[in-house]
Amino acid sequence: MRNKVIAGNWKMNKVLSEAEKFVQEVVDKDPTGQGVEAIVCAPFPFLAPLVEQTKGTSVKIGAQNMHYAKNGAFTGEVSPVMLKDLGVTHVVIGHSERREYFAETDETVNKKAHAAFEHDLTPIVCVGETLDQREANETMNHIETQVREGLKDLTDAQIAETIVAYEPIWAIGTGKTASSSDANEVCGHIRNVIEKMTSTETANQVVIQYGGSVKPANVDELLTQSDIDGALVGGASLEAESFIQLVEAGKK
Ligand SMILES: O=C(CO)COP(=O)(O)O
Repeated sequence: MRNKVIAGNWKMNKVLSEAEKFVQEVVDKDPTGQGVEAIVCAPFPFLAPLVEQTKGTSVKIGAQNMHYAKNGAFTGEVSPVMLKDLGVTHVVIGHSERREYFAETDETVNKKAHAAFEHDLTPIVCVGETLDQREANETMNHIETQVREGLKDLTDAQIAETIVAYEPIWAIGTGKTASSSDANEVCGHIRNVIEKMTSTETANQVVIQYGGSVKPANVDELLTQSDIDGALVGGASLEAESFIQLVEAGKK
C-alpha cells in the first residue's frame, strides 16, 4: 500500500520569520504518521534554517527547482549538490509555472530528474495540460508525452521512487478543482504509462499526487480515489492550520 504524500509548494511567498513560525506549528502538531508524509517546498533562502528546524521531526523540506549541473558558471542557479548538502530531501521539477515563465522543457525536466537521483534527492515531477489542450481532447496524449520524456532513461528503481504530480494548469490558483473522477482518470493514465515503460510492480509503487486548488474542503474526496496518493498544494499550504488539516486527511 502506497503512503499518502502531502507537499506544500509555497511558491514565492513568505519571509523567513513567517516560514519558521509555520514550520514550528506543523512540527508541534506533528500531523504525520499512519501512512502519511509531509513535505514543505520552500524558497531557496529558507531551506537551511528550515532543515535545521525540522531535524529529528517527520517534516521534510523540499526545494521548488534546481539546476541539473553539479556546479559551474550558471549565475543565479542552485545545484543538486548544494541542496543535498543542506539536508533537503525533495525537489519539485517542471512545475507548470517554471515551464511557462522560465522555459523549462521536457528535456530539462529529464536532466533534472537524473540529477536529482545522482544526488540522492527525490524528484516531484509535475505534468499537466492547459485548458485548450483539455478542450481539444489532447490531455491524455500530452500527459503521456510529458511522463515518457520527463522520466526517460531512469531505471525502474528510480521511477518507483519518483513522485509524479498531476497538476492541470487550468486548476492552479483558480479555485477550479478537477472533479475527483477526472483527476483520478488522469492519475490512472499516468500509472498506465509508467507500467508500459517499466512493469506493473514498479507502476504500483509510484506515488502520484494531484495538484490544483486542493484545500481542506475537497482533499478527502480526492484522496479516496484509487490512483491519487497525495496532493501538491499551493495556496492552501500557506497557512499552518490548513496544511495540518491536509496532512491529517491523508491518515489511514
Ligand atoms: O501549483 C500548485 C502546487 O504546485 C497548485 O496551486 P494551488 O493549490 O494554489 O492551486
